[in-house]
Amino acid sequence: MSFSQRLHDKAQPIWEASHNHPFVQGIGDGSLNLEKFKFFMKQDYVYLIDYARLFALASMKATSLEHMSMFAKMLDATLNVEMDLHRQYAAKLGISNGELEDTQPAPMALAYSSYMLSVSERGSLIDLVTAILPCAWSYYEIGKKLAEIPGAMEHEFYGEWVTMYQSEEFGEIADWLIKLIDQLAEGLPDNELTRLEEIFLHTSRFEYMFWEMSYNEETWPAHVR
Ligand SMILES: Cc1ncc(CO)c(N)n1
Repeated sequence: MSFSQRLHDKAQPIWEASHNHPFVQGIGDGSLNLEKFKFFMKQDYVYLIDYARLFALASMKATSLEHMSMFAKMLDATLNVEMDLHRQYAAKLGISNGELEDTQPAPMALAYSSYMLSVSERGSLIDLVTAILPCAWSYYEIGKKLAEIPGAMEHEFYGEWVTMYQSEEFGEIADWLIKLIDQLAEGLPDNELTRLEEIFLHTSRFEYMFWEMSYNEETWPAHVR
């Protein structure tokens, strides 16, 4: 079994919980309260700023020009394609780019980004790839599953979100990271693979908590904001 398959199997119950989360199901069937989606898009925007930084760090840690260049492409795709979707949604909702950028990260969003940055700054390239893989891979899986729901991609508001994350372009990022992690894991001892597995499970759990945070619009208590 490949290391990526081992990771996927181990994290499956967590990913299943994310897919079945009412926030995700609400995007698929169009029933999600728009205020919750607005909260999510603002939090996700600031999350993506740090996520993009991780691709820049990955390019720095990469040892081949081919990998450096691929991470640079992912940096560009995150900053100028994926975040553009957020800016378009925000504009429709009367939220300016400045407001998006000034969003105060909610506790769980800050914890997730800080965990990924900490693991990635301290570790090697495979630590970083392991930490960021659930982000791209689970969203691609969720996008493809939601796209199977009749009308999900045509929904007047959530259709663009589903269309984006089920797209081949988005899936190429996940597919390339999956191939890379299997390359980087070649020959590593099992105790090292088990250590990396825990990182993958942590960011898979954070993915679930990001849906939970968005559904409950969790922010800092008013008196400590
Ligand atoms: C929280 C989160 N996870 C994954 C993705 C996919 O890029 C995203 N946009 N936001």
